[in-house]
Amino acid sequence: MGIDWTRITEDLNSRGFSCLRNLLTETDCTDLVALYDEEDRFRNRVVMQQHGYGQGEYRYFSYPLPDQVSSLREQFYQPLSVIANDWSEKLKADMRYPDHLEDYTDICHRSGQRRPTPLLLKYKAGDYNRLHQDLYGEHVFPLQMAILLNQPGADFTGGEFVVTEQSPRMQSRATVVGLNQGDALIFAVNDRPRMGLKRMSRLKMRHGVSEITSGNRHTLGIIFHDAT
Ligand SMILES: O=C(O)CCC(=O)C(=O)O
Ligand SMILES: [Fe+2]
Repeated sequence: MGIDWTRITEDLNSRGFSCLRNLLTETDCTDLVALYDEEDRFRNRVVMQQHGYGQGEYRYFSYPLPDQVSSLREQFYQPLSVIANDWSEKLKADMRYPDHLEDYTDICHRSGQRRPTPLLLKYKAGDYNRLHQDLYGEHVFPLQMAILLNQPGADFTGGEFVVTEQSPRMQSRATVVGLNQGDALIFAVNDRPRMGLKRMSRLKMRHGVSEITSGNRHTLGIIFHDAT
């Protein structure tokens, strides 16, 4: 499938997120949802209300990741590393992201971030995900991806993906992103640069999910840095 990286790059630079329609088929989504109950594929289960993260649960995959998940992580890392390096320069950060995921994973592992971060999330009616950032240590790859695995309206209602950005000295701006089953959203993990009239500023991004009002909602989250 052809992916329009010019458009994605423009979206990410102007808004900090970009939607990729129909990245996965309905069958891909159903297969991924089914993995949730295969306990030995995961290293950890998190019950969100126990940590003040919201309500719902998620599981981090163990290495080796399932094929679908590791191919997505590899496929998207390389083009996103180009944007990551551009942002790093604009934000005057020292980090230079290597071209291949393998090399970036090495960097994470050498500094003690060895645990895989791709995850499946599962929400039922009443569940929600508070605005947050997926930071798991010193090394942060500045972009991540979430893929919606159920169909709004048919499988669940409510449960909208929310992105916020905070400019220096300003209140936050929120955007609700309408996703369908199989759509992927690529978004900034934390800081992103914005070119102003005179100089570059730094916007802080957060993301979350509004309350699911009925049904079940699952997401696949792909984060490129590993965790301590
Ligand atoms: O369930 C969602 O849409 C959000 C998932 C999330 O927070 C993530 O993938 O990091
Ligand atoms: Fe998240």
